[in-house]
Amino acid sequence: MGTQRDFTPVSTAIKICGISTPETLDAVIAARAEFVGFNFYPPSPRHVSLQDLSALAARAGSRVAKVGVFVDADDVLIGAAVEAGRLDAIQLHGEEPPARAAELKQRFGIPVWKVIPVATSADIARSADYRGAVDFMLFDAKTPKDAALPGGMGLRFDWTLLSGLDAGMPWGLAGGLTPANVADAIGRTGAPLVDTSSGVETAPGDKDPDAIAAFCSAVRKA
Ligand SMILES: O=C(O)c1ccccc1NCC(=O)[C@H](O)[C@H](O)COP(=O)(O)O
Repeated sequence: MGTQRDFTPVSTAIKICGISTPETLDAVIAARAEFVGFNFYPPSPRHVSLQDLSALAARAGSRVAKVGVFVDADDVLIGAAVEAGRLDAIQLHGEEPPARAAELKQRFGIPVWKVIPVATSADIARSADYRGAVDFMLFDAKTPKDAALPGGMGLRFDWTLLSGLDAGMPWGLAGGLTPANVADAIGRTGAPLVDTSSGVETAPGDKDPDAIAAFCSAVRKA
C-alpha cells in the first residue's frame, strides 16, 4: 500500500490527471510533478485498463505518487486498481457521501481525496461535511447536469469563492487550469496543489508532453 504524503508546502504541488501512455507519464516525471492521476471512469477518453495501469505503475515506480480517479465506483474496481497500480491515493470524483469516503479509507488504508464540485459558496460550505472522513479536498468546477463527464471538462469556477478558505485539511484547486493561467490561479487562491487534465491536451485524452512541461514550469515560477 502507498505512503501518505506530507503536504506542508515548500512550493505548490502539481497533479497531472488523466495520464494513459508511457510517453506522457515520462513527461510528468521529467517535469517533476508530485502526483499523476489515472482515470477509472469508463466513459472518459482518459480511462485506463487495469493491464495498462499495471505497466504504467511499474514504469513510474516511486518517482511520482499515483492517484486513482473513481466515479461512484464499487469496491471491486477500486480494490483491483489499488492493487494493480500500487496506488498512493484514491480520488473520489462522484457523489460519494462522507460515510462512503470514510469506509474506503478504512478498507484500503491509503489516503482518500474527495472532489468538491464548486459553483457557489454553498458548495464550499458543504465541503465541511467531509472533515474527518477524507485526507484531502480537491475543489473543481461543477459540471452542468447534462455534461458528458463530471471532470476533465476544462471548466473554471470563480476562484474568489476560495477567499479565506479554512478547509481544515490539505486541499487543491482544479478546473480549467492551463500553462497560461495557473500562475494567476495560485496567486489568487494560494492553492497548495494544482491539478490539470484538459489544460495540457491537444484533444480529449491526448496529453501534450510540451504542455505538461510548460504547466509545471509555470507553477514553479509562480
Ligand atoms: O478527466 C476526466 O476525464 C474525468 C472524468 C471523470 C471524472 C474525473 C475526471 N477528471 C478528474 C480530474 O482530476 C481533472 O484533472 C479535473 O477535473 C480538472 O480537469 P480539467 O478542467 O480538464 O483540467
